[in-house]
Amino acid sequence: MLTRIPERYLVPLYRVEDVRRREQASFAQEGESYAMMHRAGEALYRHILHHNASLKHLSVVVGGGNNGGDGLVVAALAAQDGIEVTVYDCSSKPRTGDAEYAEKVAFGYDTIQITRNIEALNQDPGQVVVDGLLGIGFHPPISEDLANAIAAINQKRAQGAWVVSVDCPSGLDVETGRGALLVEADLVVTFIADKLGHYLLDGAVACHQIVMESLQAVDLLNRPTAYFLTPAVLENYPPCLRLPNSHKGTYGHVTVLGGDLGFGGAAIMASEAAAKSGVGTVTLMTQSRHLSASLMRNPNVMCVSPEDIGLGDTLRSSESVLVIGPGLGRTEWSERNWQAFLATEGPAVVDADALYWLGVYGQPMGRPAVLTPHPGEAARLLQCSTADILEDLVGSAQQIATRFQSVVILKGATSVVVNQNGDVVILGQPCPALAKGGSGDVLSGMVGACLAYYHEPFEAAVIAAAWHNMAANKASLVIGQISMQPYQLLDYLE
Ligand SMILES: NC(=O)C1=CN([C@@H]2O[C@H](COP(=O)(O)OP(=O)(O)OC[C@H]3O[C@@H](n4cnc5c(N)ncnc54)[C@H](O)[C@@H]3O)[C@@H](O)[C@H]2O)[C@H](O)CC1
Ligand SMILES: [K+]
Repeated sequence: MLTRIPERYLVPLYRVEDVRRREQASFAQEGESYAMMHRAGEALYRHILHHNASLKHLSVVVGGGNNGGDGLVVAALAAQDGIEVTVYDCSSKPRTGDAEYAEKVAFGYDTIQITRNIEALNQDPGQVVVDGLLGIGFHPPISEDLANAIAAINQKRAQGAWVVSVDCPSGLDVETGRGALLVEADLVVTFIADKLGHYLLDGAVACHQIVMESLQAVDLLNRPTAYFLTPAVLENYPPCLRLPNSHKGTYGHVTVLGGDLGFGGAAIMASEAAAKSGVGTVTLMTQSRHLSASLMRNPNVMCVSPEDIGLGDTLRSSESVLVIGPGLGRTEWSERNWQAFLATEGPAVVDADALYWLGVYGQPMGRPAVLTPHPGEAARLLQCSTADILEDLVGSAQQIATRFQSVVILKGATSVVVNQNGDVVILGQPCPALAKGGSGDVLSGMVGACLAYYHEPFEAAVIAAAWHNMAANKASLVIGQISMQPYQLLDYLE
């Protein structure tokens, strides 16, 4: 999948149906199912004690399903150790199966306080809350009483409590990563396998830390739906790794084509991003009236207008990477440049309004390429709504990759990078400082530089997108989430 990045840096992620299949296979092999629930409770309790060595009081909020069953096992284990436990029972109907058995065990301890009044959580002396309301059996939309319980847990956390979620933050749709109202979890102890939704959209924001406990589940060796890239790997893979005995030719050439009237900054930022990512040489092709601004800002970037020199003449070799789109616009000038692009060969990064023209012209890329849509641009490429894209980020990115025969970076709080072979890498930590115009322009230039250096589009896309996110998170810590400008992340690439 990735040729340079070792697999140990990749966390395998699965869909709910795969987790359920492994769960069922394990029950069949073991001849019973409660043992696994008990192991889930034990694992949770171990993590709770690890983070709270002098635990005196535990608040356990439980729903009516097996997620609540896991929570009840924890309640019983804590009671056994003499810890004061209050169980907030939010079930709406009698428990069945393993959860019913866990209830019988837990409620057998007369030291466990049981209440159905979730409003009382506020006054609870405990500062550690177990969120066992909803797990992988949750199907949105959420009922009003469970929404109240989630709000109560979040309020308790806002007052300083430490919250551990059983399997997933309640209210999270672990398939899509969406959650209209969900628990914010200091720690998520997830079972059997890591789920996709923990790393996407609202899930990526709500899960502050995740640990996986496999519970000795049978491994059916099914292919993970995706992998999450841990940022530590990036130390070894900078955008363009500097080699002692090297020259500018070692690092390749990038041409950025864009910057129609009114959008000059986008193409200037993309070219600056390519240059600061360490590529050997950069050319900017933009509207003539933007040339002096670029020369003033980045004299190391060669610049020219496409009216003066043809695109084919600036792409100095087939190794040259063309980044098309930042500020390209949708005018006659823009379309002329899109057509000039189609007449060239060689690796390309297609971003912003070039994705609009790609949708209009509609043909597969026919060259090594990376497309960098945000969900709105992805929706236009697939002729669906943005809501459809958010319902299935991985599937949507894969559809675009297949239709246009290219690598795709579907951008978001975390980004989904896919290739035509079905490989999927999710990466990044949410960085609200990037929710500004210009972030995408910077990314496209970085992808161009990485493509020029690493050559392989999937690897280049993963490395560029991961560095873009990591550098932005570093920069925003120093500069601030509000005032940080996207191009400032370029000073944090090493
Ligand atoms: N041995 C085992 O069974 C193990 C289970 N594990 C844990 O089980 C959950 C999955 O359990 P399941 O019973 O299938 O579902 P949940 O508890 O997540 O939810 C079902 C529960 O929630 C109610 N519900 C569903 N949607 C809504 C909604 N929109 N609004 C309100 N209520 C809703 C539904 O009616 C049920 O009462 C898994 O996550 C693990 O935590 C472990 O894997 C160990 C082995
Ligand atoms: K939960």
